Amino acid sequence: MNGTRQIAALVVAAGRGSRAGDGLPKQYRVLGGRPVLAHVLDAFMDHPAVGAVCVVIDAADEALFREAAGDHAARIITAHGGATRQASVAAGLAALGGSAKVPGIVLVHDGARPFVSHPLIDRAIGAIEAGHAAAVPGVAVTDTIKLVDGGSHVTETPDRSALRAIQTPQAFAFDALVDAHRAAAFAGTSVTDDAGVMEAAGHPVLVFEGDPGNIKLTYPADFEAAERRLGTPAMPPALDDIRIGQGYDVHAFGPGDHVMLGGIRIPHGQGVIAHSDGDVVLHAATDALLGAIADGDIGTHFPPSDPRWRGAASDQFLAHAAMLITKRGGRVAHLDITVVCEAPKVGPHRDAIRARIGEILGIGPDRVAIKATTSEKMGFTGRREGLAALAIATVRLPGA
Ligand SMILES: Nc1ccn([C@@H]2O[C@H](COP(=O)(O)OP(=O)(O)OP(=O)(O)O)[C@@H](O)[C@H]2O)c(=O)n1
Ligand SMILES: C[C@](O)(CO)[C@H](O)COP(=O)(O)O
Repeated sequence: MNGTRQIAALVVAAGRGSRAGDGLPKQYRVLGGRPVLAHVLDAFMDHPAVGAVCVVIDAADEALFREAAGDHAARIITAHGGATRQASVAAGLAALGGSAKVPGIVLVHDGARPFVSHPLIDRAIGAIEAGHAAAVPGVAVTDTIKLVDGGSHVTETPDRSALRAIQTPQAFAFDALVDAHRAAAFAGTSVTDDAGVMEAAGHPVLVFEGDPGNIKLTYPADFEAAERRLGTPAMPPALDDIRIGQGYDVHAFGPGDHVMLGGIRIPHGQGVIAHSDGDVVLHAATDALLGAIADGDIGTHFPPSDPRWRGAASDQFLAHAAMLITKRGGRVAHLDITVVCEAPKVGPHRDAIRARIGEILGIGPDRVAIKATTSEKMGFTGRREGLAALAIATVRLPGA
């Protein structure tokens, strides 16, 4: 490959993975000891012809994304996704279009396809460099495909030899795809892949040889198959090593107009004095998780002396601790948190905090308890000098 056009990868990872069952959105679940998205990012970040990578994420998943991207994060352009895959791709195209070096070629890839390989990426790029405006990988189908009507009666049996199951990465001339997406949005055209967007705009789409191993993780069984492929033992060990961890954090009030509690911004007449965003709930919860796996404390992993954590959103600290547990094959069973302060009132925000912590950890809010108390006007919390939080975590690890 000796083209001169900048090549960008656009990875869509803003979906909720509802068909994959409970837990974190599928692109952040652990596969072979690492988040699914980390496998995808390695493939594109390590490819010598790919000059830029844009990942489209859900606004609520910033912490999970940073955890999955690891050292790659600083070199990745991010955008926030929309309600559909198509809207998420459009958001990524807008981000790439506004970047310092607008690409000539874009490879759109699902964040849920972790087995994308360099030969497949080479074929995608090669097709566009050969002069096509749109090229997508396809594999022959092995089942007979039928068209059915609303009553599930067969209306047609297409010739199987002409059918292809289409995968990603789908490769396009950047400007042509941007225009086609704009036209589709204007016309209200809704399709399930970007080839469809180009087809609607009248572009021919080339199908090149896909890779049967390049599966899209969609259902729980896909994860089991993917783990088997990576050699993970079929029967996971029982999670019967039950650990309890505790955490405590305190911050003094200072100038400001809100406090962060459990990832929720709560209006208040004061802020807190802190290196990060000073979220005592998330800090105590993070320490409780780290305590349960006896892996240091929040300061060990995120030293206050490191300028990267100045003003940082604390959800990434909790996501990191949760990932350490997941990497050990474990699971957070429960978090019980108590906030101590005279004000602000925590009760009205309890459910939002439980939901947000559940979202960060990939567990239901029924596994997160938030309690609050004053200290009866005694001590530093009673004098309204600051606020504190205590957390107890129950963690299940694989038995020895
Ligand atoms: N609004 C959306 C919907 C999907 N995607 C991404 O598009 C890819 C393919 O979509 P799909 O497998 O359908 O993912 P989900 O929408 O997350 O799954 P589900 O339909 O089961 O909820 C995934 O990487 C997903 O994260 C996206 O970026 N934005
Ligand atoms: C883009 C795609 O992966 C090609 O097969 C597919 O169309 C995505 O569909 P989904 O329902 O959004 O997973």
